[in-house]
Amino acid sequence: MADLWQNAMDHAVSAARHAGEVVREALRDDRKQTVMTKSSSVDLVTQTDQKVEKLIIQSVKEKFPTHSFIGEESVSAGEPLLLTDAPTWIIDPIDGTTNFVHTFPFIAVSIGFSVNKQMEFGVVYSCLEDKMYTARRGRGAFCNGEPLQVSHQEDINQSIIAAEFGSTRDAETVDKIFISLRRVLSLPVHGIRGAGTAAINMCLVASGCVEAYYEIGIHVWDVAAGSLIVSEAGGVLLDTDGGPADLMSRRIVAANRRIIAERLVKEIETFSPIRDDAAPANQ
Ligand SMILES: O=P([O-])([O-])O[C@@H]1[C@@H](O)[C@H](O)[C@@H](O)[C@H](O)[C@@H]1O
Ligand SMILES: [Mg+2]
Ligand SMILES: [Mg+2]
Repeated sequence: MADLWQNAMDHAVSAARHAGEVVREALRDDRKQTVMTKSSSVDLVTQTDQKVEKLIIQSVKEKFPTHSFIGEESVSAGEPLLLTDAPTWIIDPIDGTTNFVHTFPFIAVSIGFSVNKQMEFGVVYSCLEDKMYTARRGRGAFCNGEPLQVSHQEDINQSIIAAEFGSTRDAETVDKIFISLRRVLSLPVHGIRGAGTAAINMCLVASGCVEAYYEIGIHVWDVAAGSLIVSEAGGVLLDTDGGPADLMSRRIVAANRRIIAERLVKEIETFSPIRDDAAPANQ
């Protein structure tokens, strides 16, 4: 059964590539995108997010009619967010919708695939860079076919950390985000960066460009594919509370080394958004 999921992974790669064409075409189109909002006035969605997700799910259903789905925009439209043991495609059609709306050039299509709640493969296509990141459990991580390896750095003071601000703007959450940023920056680290997409941030960890990425408030579709790409590139994943990573907890630390992840955790003012597996529909 060595190649049990290879067909599915090949399909994910071609679906992500096709989705990327649709995204690039939408960016070339002169007509303005209609921008709608979801959980907050800065949590954006466009018709292109919805169109891309439908295209991916439709194409998968034709080839793998028994498989299950967790798709960001389907959940937003009321579909259940349920991770079972079934083969499940976990889809973020556009990771970096705010970037997409503003033409900030980091936009990803993220497709993870889990069986028995374990990630089997992850595909992240950075559409504007034309970089196809892939990982298959136990078989390494790649970018455009070239093997990926995390950074060897073990000193957080010599590191770049990726972080994001998320899309919650209540004062308490914003304060916690800034407390963490201030602590991390003053360690000191060489720098703090953020691509505006969780998936690409994780691929940057896998590529060795940044030592670690952390965020609180992400959803399972933001990190499912990226988590496997990081671990297959030799990295480690933790929850921001220092426990084992849990794709439903909405908290992630992805790092090159355990020592870096654990040092980072000490500086993060962690908090607990409503878990993905406890959230009502239409979040
Ligand atoms: O909504 P979307 O563009 O798919 O995904 C986004 C993430 O990738 C980003 O890193 C995070 O800060 C945002 O809160 C949002 O979740
Ligand atoms: Mg996303
Ligand atoms: Mg998205």
